[in-house]
Amino acid sequence: MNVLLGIDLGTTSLKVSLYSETGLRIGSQSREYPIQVPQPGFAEQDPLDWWNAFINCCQQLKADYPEAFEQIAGIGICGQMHSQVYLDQHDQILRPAISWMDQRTASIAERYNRDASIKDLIFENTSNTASTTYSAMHIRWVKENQPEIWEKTESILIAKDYLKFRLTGQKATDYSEASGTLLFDNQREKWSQEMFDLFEIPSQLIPEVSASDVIIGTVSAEAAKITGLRAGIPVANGSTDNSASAFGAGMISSSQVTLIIGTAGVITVCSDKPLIDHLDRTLCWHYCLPKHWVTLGIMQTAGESLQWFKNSFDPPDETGTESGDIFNRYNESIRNVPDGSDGLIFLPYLNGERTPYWDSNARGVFFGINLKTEKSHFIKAIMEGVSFGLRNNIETVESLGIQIQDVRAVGGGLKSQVWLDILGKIIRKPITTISGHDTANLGNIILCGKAIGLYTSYAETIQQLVKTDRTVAYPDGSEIYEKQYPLFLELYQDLKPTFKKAAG
Ligand SMILES: Nc1ncnc2c1ncn2[C@@H]1O[C@H](COP(=O)(O)OP(=O)(O)O)[C@@H](O)[C@H]1O
Ligand SMILES: O=C(CO)[C@@H](O)[C@H](O)COP(=O)(O)O
Repeated sequence: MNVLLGIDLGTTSLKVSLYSETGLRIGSQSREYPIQVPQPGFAEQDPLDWWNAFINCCQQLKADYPEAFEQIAGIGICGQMHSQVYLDQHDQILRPAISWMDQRTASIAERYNRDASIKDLIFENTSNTASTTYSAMHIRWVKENQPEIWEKTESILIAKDYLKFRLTGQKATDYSEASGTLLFDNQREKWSQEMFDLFEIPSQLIPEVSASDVIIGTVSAEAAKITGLRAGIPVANGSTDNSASAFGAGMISSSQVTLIIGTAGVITVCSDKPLIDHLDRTLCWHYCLPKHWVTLGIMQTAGESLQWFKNSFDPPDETGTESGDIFNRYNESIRNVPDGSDGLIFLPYLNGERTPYWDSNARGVFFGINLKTEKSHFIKAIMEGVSFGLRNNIETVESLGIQIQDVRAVGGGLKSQVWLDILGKIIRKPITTISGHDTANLGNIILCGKAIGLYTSYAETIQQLVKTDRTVAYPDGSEIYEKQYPLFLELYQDLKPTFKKAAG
């Protein structure tokens, strides 16, 4: 039996899973790592935390499943987008990776957007507009603010590409990942020299780009010694985490839709041509399949809002209570809180918001705290606020003429049946979850299996390997949410100038 290894380098944790070629998950390990916030609005991670998390996961999987571990025939990988690693001439890390969450580049992005002709040039080349999300903005920040680092920078790798490099010694990226840099011509599937010139970033700092389902190298002897993997195992190029998650949920053709509640919140629609939003509200990126694109709405802090609440009010203690146990306790605690949380409304903008607002100044708000409000109300209001934000994004995507009939939903937040019900009532579209939850790694191993010749047809493989789980359908929604949703939208519009003023 062939065994495949999937690696999902998420924002909050790394998940590594062993799968049989028939899609059966043999075993899985995950390790959390921190996001450092050296200043409000900044967000960084230590790339060595990712690598060490990977080593730990591998060692544990090898100890738990020695036979399967020996039979690994290929490695598939995906990861958080945009976050970039700076390497010197000896491939040593020069500074912490700047995370996709980081908001320090608002004024840089604004500078490029101010001049309409430059804004148009960026849009023509990349199908997108400069914002704090994109690696090119972060790279500019390093160039402008840390000349001592910039001078020594010989290469820049996105998060999962750094892990691939540690595994194989090869520097490579894929089309979906390249979309998140603002240096990539999405429509023509190649780097854009015009963008490198505009941002004054030497193109040789960035690796070659190719499809997700090609082999870019094999596990080196050095990596084998550290991880316990066999030297010579082929490693696939891989894709972004939202691509792999959607792919592992079965999204392979035009107009299929996936919703993700991970750290970020995502609504992604597949198409066989780029669907561009000239009003700049949604994103258009390459998908993990050749000649396929995605139109996305992305919330900055979806699952992260609940994670923030947990970290702030139920921090890890000496008893070793796992995050999962605390989330399960939360799910239990809100069962008796009425829909609408007795008037409490949460704006989930803890770190600004991306689509459809592109507002780095926006911040989290609890509106309507009253004498009835208890801790459980805050928890439910967070789930409701995130769901309202996703509805806002769905409606924005639909305003481009895309009809969304139903969605497949994945990501850590959908482990919660109560959150799934809330989401169903708020978006009023049928939602189906996928069995096993770990769709990013399922997507990874399918792409990798294709790259090593194990699978020939994606359609057949998806049909055999992807199994749906629960479905909720609340076509009429609920009266209270229909009343609260316009208030949710109005609160942001009312507070927008105040957010700006507060940011100075
Ligand atoms: N049992 C649970 N109940 C409710 N929410 C959960 C549960 N487990 C995880 N989550 C949510 O999922 C988020 C993590 O999702 P995940 O897809 O693992 O994120 P990432 O890939 O970005 O690291 C957490 O921040 C939390 O909001
Ligand atoms: O924000 C985006 C893309 O812009 C996400 O795709 C990130 O890559 C983070 O993913 P998760 O950690 O939330 O899974």
